[in-house]
Amino acid sequence: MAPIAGETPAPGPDRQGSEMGGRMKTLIEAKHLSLNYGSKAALQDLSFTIPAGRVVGLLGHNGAGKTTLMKALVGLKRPAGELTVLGRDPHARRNELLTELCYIPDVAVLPRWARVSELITLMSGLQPRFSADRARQLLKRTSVTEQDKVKHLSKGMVTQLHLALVAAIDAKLMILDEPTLGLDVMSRKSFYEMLIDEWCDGERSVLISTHQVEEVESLLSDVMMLDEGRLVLNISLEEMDSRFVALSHDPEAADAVAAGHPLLRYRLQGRHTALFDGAPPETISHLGQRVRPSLVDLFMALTRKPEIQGREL
Ligand SMILES: Nc1ncnc2c1ncn2[C@@H]1O[C@H](COP(=O)(O)OP(=O)(O)OP(=O)(O)O)[C@@H](O)[C@H]1O
Repeated sequence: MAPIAGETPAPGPDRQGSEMGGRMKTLIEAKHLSLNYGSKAALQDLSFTIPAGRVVGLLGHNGAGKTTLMKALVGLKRPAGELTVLGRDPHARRNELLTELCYIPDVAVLPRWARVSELITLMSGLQPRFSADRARQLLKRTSVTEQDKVKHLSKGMVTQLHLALVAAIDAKLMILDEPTLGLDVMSRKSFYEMLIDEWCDGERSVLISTHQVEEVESLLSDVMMLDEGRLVLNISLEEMDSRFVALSHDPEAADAVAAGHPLLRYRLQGRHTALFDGAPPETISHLGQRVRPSLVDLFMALTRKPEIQGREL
């Protein structure tokens, strides 16, 4: 599918990387990134920037390339193209980069034998920007205590502990690969609350990959959508609201609306709805009511297989 938003960031000071005190505030700059696993193209010509102070959702179906992109950003994979993370080539200067970047991979594990207090000591020795006091303060938001052993904690508690340890690092960028996988709704909610309340300060940026599209919509400032290794949308939520329009209409208008080539036709609260990139054509805009498309609607529209797009309801 052809990218519907340019692969270069949309205009606007934030997407271009603002300048403050003479220093560019772009945290990630990627130009034409591509990466293959054998004959499989996992990333295909991605270009984007992530400025300071953003909470960016990385969305995509299974196998879309999210983990591969995150691994490239933290220097674990070396894609073709140009990539700068916090001013460095992440692969060549990985150790240095990791002092300013927090990363929780999708298969993150904490040593099961360890006590929480021992992990705090370990982190203090390993990570120069880690604050043990800050970690203890963050743990107070959770039901985990310093005396607990990791092996006695539930999955949700381990994830909270992991975030408390990582958020106690005074970094500029946090990369989270499906951090709430396997957690119940309450644990997911408290994870994101802690992240936003305790770590995001308007200068730091977070990149989160997730399949919980509905849940993260209210947290995000920006969204990047990957489809089979391609960046099909890179947009702020504000721009999304002004650019995409959905038209809710009576069933009798279905044929006329379909002739206006919507991106997606679906049902919203039982009503026939059609999603357009931009204003619906004038010839049909009177046939229904404009409604705000959700991120999920947009995600469905842009990442569905072409053969089922525009399918009859
Ligand atoms: N080590 C590997 N060797 C070969 N192919 C791989 C490897 N890792 C990933 N792939 C393939 O690359 C593509 C992208 O995988 P990736 O794990 O980045 O996707 P993802 O979006 O993170 O998926 P998920 O949501 O399921 O975690 C997939 O087709 C996957 O099968």
